[in-house]
Amino acid sequence: MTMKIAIIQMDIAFGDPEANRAEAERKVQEAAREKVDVIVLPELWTTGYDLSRFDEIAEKMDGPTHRLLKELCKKYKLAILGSVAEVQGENYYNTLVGYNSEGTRILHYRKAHLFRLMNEEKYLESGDTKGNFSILNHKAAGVICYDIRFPEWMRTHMLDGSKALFVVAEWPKPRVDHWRSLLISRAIENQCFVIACNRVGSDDNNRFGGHSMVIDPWGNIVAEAGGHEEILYAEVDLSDVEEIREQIPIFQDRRPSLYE
Ligand SMILES: O=C(O)CCC(=O)C(=O)O
Repeated sequence: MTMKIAIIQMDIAFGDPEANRAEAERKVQEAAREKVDVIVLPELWTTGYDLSRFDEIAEKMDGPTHRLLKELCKKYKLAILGSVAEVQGENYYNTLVGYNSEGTRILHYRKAHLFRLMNEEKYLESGDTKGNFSILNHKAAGVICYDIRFPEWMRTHMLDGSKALFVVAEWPKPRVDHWRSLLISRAIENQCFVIACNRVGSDDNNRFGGHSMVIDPWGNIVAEAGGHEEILYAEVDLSDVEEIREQIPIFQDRRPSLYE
């Protein structure tokens, strides 16, 4: 029941999807040599925060990035998750997608909480559906960056028995302490694995903090990256979740009627 994960903590060329796709393809090839089951790429890994050019660089759900992801998943027999710039009609979204080892899309989640500090709300529409999905026959959920500051949103994802929370981010370096504490808290309070990929490098306005992490349902750090480019590997046993949920049965003990 173990799942072998590779988190690709990469720098992102601003507004240059072709360069980012080429770099990600090289890194996926490298990670695939380690026989991983799942690869996680950062938030907006094809474009960075070049929001004012989304009319040129955002893609439909059958665009070149999606075709590449499907091809890589099938070629290396693994799943890949990561968020990309999506256009649908006249609207733009920050969308977390996942494909399985057959190249089938398993996840389509539009960032629900747009981050004003980076002007997301000026350019993007927010999503309003959850990021629950199934990976290797396990229930899981995927969310994007700022979403982790909303524990009530994370909790709604965990009520179906999900065992892992995937997070993709472009989290700035000055608040990397928040990133670490929030991720650990989300793991403890939901008794789930947290698998979180942040980018590194910088754009004109921000430096990004790295520290991608894998955290177990007890809140222990299984693996943590530093502040530079790297591929972080970890192997987790999702059945650990059941043991901890039996030991301290928070999902049975919740009293939702008090929380409204
Ligand atoms: O909440 C934060 O401090 C960072 C959030 C963020 O950078 C984002 O959502 O893109």
